[in-house]
Parts: sequence; C-alpha cells; structure tokens
Amino acid sequence: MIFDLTLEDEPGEDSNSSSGISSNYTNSAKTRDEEINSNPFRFTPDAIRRSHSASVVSSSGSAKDLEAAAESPTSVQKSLCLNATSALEIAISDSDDELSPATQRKLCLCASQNPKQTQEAAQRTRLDSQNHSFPYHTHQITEDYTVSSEIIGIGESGKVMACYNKKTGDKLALKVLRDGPKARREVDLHYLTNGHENVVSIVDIYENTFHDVKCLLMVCEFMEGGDLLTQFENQSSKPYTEEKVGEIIRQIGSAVMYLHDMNIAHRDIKLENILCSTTGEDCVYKLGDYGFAKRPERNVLMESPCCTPFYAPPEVLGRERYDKSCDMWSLGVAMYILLCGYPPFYSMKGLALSPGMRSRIAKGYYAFPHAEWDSVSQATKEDIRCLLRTNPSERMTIHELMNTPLVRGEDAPPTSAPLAIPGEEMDDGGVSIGIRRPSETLSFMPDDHDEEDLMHHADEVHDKIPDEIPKSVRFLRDGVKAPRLHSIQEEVGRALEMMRMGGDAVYVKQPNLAVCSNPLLAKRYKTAHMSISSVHCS
Ligand SMILES: Nc1ncnc2c1ncn2[C@@H]1O[C@H](COP(=O)(O)OP(=O)(O)OP(=O)(O)O)[C@@H](O)[C@H]1O
Repeated sequence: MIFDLTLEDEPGEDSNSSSGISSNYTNSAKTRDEEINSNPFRFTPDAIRRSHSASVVSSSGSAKDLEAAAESPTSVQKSLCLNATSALEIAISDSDDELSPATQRKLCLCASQNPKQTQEAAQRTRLDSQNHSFPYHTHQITEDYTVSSEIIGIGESGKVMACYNKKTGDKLALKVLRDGPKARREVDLHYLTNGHENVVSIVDIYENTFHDVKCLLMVCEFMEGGDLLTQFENQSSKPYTEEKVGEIIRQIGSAVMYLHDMNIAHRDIKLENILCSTTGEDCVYKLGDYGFAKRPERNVLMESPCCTPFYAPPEVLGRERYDKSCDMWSLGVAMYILLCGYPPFYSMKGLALSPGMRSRIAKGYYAFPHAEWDSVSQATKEDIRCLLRTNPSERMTIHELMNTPLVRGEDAPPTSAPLAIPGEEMDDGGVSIGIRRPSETLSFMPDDHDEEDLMHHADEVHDKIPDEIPKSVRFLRDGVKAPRLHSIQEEVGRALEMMRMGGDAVYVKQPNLAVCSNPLLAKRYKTAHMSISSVHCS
C-alpha cells in the first residue's frame, strides 16, 4: 500500500480533505533553498545514492508542474510513507478526541527536551511517562509542520523525511508508520524512554488518515550528523580509536542501560540506528528506531527472531529464547566494527545469512586479525569476547559494560603487540581467535558450507586449533577491501524481512516410511506437525 501525502504551505488549507492532508503542494521556495543549503546529506555520495529517487523540489512550485516532472515531489510524496511489502494489521482507533490541555502541555514538555538534560530529569520524565502513552494529535500535521520532499533516511518501514516547524522554522525528522499494534508499540516504548539524553526525542505524534488508511506520523528531533554507519563509511570505514569507541559506547550504553532498567529490550541495535547530532568532535550519539523494541509482560522472555542477522546472537538464530542480552551481543558487534572496519561475522558469498555465517555466529567463531587488532588493547578485546559469548546467561550485562575501563574512559592496559594471555589461542596466520573459553570450540568452520555439510563436518572441526587462516581473514589479508557495510546491510535487510515474516521455516525432509526401518526417523516424521516451523513477531 502506498500513501500519498501531499503538502501545504498555509495552516488549515483544504482542511476538509477527507485524506486529512491538503491536496496541494505549495511548499515555499525559501524553505526549499534553506533545505538544500542546510542538508548535510545532500552532497555526500551516500546521500545521493540514498535519495536518488527523490528530487529537489522545483522552485516554480505549482502542483501541476511538479506532477509533470519525472522525479516529481508527487512521486516522492507517494513513496513517502510505507513500502508496499509492509503487511501490518491496521487497527482503527475509536477515539478521535482532541487532546486535553493537560496532554498538550505534556507534549510541549517533550518537545522542549534539552539534549543535555540530566539523568535526574530523565528519571522524572520516565516516571511520568510510564503511566501514559504518547498523547497523539488528531489534527493534520500540515497545520503545524511543512513537510519537505527531502528524504533524510530510508529504513525497513519506509522513508524518513525532513519537516519544518511552521512557528520556529526548526528542521525535524518525520517518520510515517502505518497505524497498527506494531507501530503503537514502537511509539509507546520510544516515548517511555523519551527523556533520556541519548535517545532520539519524539517531539510530536499525529494520527492522520491517508486514503482511508490510518497512519502515525512521528516527528523527531533532527540529528544533523546522520546515522553512525554512514558517518563511519564516509571516512572509508577507517577504524576509530578506542577512546572514540569508548565514548560512543558510553553514550549509547547509557541509553541501553536506561531501557534495560525499564525491562525494555531494543532488539535492533546497529550502527544505522545510532544517530549523531553532528559530524564534529562534540557529537552526541542517540539511540533511535524502536521498531523491534519489546517489553515482556511478567518476565516472559522474548522469542521472536527480530534482530538483524548481522548483529543477531546465536540464540535468536537458533530460535531459542532470548532477552536483553540480545542487545549486548549487538553492542559487541557494533564495537567490533568500529574498531576494525569490518564485521566479525559475514558471508563470504555476499549472502545475507549464509549457512556458514549462521554456523559461525552460533559457535561464536570470529577473529581478531593482527593488522587491525594489534593496536587494540587486550582489555577491549576481552570486553568484546564477553559481549559475543554465545551463551546469553554468560554474556556481559549492560551494567558490567558501563563499568569497563573503555567505557569509563580510564586508562586501559597499554596497547601493544599481541600478548599471549592464558587461554587465548593464536595461530600463525596473523589471527587471534575471538573465542577462548575452554567449553567452546577453538576453530573456524569452513566458510559457507551448506547446512548438511556442516552437520557432516561438525565433529571433525570440533575442538581443533585451526591450522589454516580462515577464508574470511584471507579475504582481508589479500588486500581485498572489507565488504561494504551498507551493501551487506541491504542484503541483511531482505533476509531479516524473511525472518520477520516467518519465511525462514525449518524444512523437515519427509522420509520414505515404506523403506525406512529407523524408528527414530519414523517418530520424527510422525511428530513433525508438532514442531514450530516458523516464529512470527507479535
Ligand atoms: N531523527 C533523525 N535524524 C536524522 N536522520 C534520521 C532520523 N531518524 C532516522 N534517520 C535516518 O533514517 C534512517 C532510517 O530510520 P529508522 O531506522 O528510524 O527507520 P526504519 O524504517 O525503522 O529502519 P530500520 O528498521 O531499517 O532500521 C536512519 O538510519 C537514519 O539514517
């Protein structure tokens, strides 16, 4: 389903429109010029790639001209909201009441959040907001904001657009969600943590209808520096210093701790969901996109496989129960990438989630290749090991992470050539093994074998110190550029969609019972209908 959000200049124009939004596009030239000049993404190669389907709005401005243009604002507006593959249920709310003065005041409170506000104030906001869901506006967003055609980001659930506060002229980010339980949950959980200085602030939220489809329009503070993945790639994925990574993790970890203390798991922590206030040194990092956040009822562990495979812990891929420790694994992956420029787990065949990659994630097989990791302190590598533990109950918690020297900004043990610390295995191929726990295997799987192959080889490779450099590391050694994180992410996004829709079902081969004398196999077949073939996000 595609929605058409056309834009207006004056408050209240065409307010009788049944779509809830004006049908004329008359966004002012002044605003558009400002937009062009102030948009930090517009001239970056990445911004061009991301917004290639969008165009800068013609300053001649009439709706007719614009519609005639090949890449017209109308087409951009049409694709504004949601992608066609979205399959969420639509729950029409009965209540269309205007906001009470009290909720309006509350909304203003949210809107004026100072990014530098103290934990104490955040605590107050938290207590206050715990008792309320976000006060939704029911009037048209165009009464308060000029919605621009500028795309500032593209995600799974659609595009994030720029919009401008009509009173202040402030630039903000607009995310449009199709109304439904999932969108409500995203907004409500985001709102619960809205007061934290390292969480992207929701400023306003509207319930508007486009062509009889209810949408939630979430207006958030605009993070000028864009997302951290883009920022990282814009400097050629050059590894960040430990000091810088410590600072990023200190800020994002603070938000994660806030969530975890409220028993909320974010479940989609990745560099794209870490937003940056600027591209400069004084950048404030904030957590965004609560699309998969979940707050379990009565301590029920979360079961749906919603993390991006790239960042996904083994228990998610294994359909086992998982909880907030999922976020810790993802933080470990993010730290790893920032410190070396490539991910710990990826498919050498460019697949989103190959059997080989899945297997390496499940077993915690990754490496600290010397070239990139010799300059990283042992203490930091140990932190990553603790975050990437395959057993969630043994994984480092957010409170433990926040207490590490890296995050506290204390002096870590001196950075030097690799030391052979007890229990850490080194091979002679320039690789320090990421795992070192006696209970875990110390070898790399042959890359990207299919599942069956892995089953056959599992015993052979178990508990064997690798005598050859893993292919993924050779790949880097050979001077081949590390995989483009963005291109991998696109693939991962597609696989993730499959996983979310339950398409990643387990296939049980049907045995020929007529010739099968194996009672176990026969029993497995008879009880196959009892197994859960796929798990859906609730
Ligand atoms: N407040 C903001 N300020 C600046 N850029 C933003 C903001 N919110 C989102 N973006 C940009 O838009 C992109 C997509 O946003 P977001 O992650 O919220 O969408 P999504 O559809 O939920 O994505 P996904 O589920 O794929 O992570 C971000 O990676 C970022 O580049």
